[in-house]
Amino acid sequence: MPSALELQDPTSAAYKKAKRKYLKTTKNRPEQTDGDWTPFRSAEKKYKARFPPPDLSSVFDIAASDPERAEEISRGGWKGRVDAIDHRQINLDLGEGSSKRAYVFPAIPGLVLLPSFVSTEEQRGLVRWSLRDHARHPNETNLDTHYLLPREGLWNKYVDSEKGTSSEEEIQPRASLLDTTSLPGQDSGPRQLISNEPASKDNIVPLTATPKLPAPPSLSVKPSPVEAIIPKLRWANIGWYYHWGTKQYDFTRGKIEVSPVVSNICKRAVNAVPWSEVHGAVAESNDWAQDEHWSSWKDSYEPDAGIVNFYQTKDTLMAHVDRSEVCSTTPLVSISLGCAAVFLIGGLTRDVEPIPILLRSGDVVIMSGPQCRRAYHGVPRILEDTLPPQFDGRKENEEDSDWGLYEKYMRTTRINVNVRQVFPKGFDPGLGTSFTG
Ligand SMILES: O=C(O)CCC(=O)C(=O)O
Ligand SMILES: [Fe+2]
Repeated sequence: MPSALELQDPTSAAYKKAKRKYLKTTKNRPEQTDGDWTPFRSAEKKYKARFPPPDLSSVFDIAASDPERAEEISRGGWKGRVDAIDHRQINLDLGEGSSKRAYVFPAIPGLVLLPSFVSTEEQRGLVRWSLRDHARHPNETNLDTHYLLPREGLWNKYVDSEKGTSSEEEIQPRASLLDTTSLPGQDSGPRQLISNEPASKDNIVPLTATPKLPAPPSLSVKPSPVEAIIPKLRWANIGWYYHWGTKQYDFTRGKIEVSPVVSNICKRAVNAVPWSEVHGAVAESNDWAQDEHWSSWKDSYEPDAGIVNFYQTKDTLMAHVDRSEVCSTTPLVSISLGCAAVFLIGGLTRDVEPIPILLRSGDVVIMSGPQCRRAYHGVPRILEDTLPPQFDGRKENEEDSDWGLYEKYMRTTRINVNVRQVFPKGFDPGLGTSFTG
């Protein structure tokens, strides 16, 4: 595989080879015009492009001005610009006299970028937590639909099989439990229409009553060795269970407590932001819910749901709005780990031109307030060869010796821990659910 650096150098042999391949594969494609694309779609296409590699000079990259991140940036050669997007610096208050910088963007009031907010130790801890402790029962992952995952968790099984301490059994398809002779064809049933109506206090009871059937397991999945399944891990649920078929939370399944490993970092971030400087300077809109006002977040912010996203370098996340939470202005806290990515965020429709931000390991993004929390956003590109130095090798005194497996996995991975608040603190949705956390 040619490196990202080689592919960015038009004089390299790898670049010329990629160009020949690109010309050959695109030769008979009809000429495309971008006239019909929304501004959001055009931006996605620009950053997704494999050849020629996208120019990142319009991407906001605050690390580009930080000498401490010079080595990190040199890896992969991907670099944006500090002056690419209009921004304003604010100071975070971390208590005990310590402070850090954060950035806000006049184009998207309520968006806050906290670069390198998570320490390098915490980043390694969160990677371990995501894979070893979190992406397993009782938390749901994308793989549960199609595979019968080991009770000890897929990652732990992988580590044991690499260490030679477990037998190399294959992971069985979930469909092997079914009597397939009586199953209708998978595509033949009526499709459930998804209204994807934004959640609110007024419709939460009818939304909860919508039937939420489990997705059918694929019939074409074959038994596979554990190491072949690991790269297919795409998400693991946090807190309230999310039902992808209806794009609604399934409150009938109860709630798993958000791990303090994650919620403490999120609370630290929310408490450090001087919110009056973020939202106080913008004309007050009527879209703020009374009990979700920024002036009360120090007391009222309490995450109860979310997702851990696992991206391989070819994965993307299409433009979307997260609107299944009743809280529509409370902070959503998003932590980036591992490889860097281009993050796009625009407005309430795809017609608003998004701003591109380069997110690197340890960066935190907060989406808050009526103009940002329900803005379209997505991740069109994970940047190859960008694993930063803090993930290299095993650290002295590290709790166990298996870091090498995490490092190997992270070379081609970005993890995003995306944490939300569904209900205002103290709000009783009247669901009569049992709490399992
Ligand atoms: O990966 C990211 O930075 C964003 C993820 C996201 O938007 C989501 O999980 O809803
Ligand atoms: Fe999102």
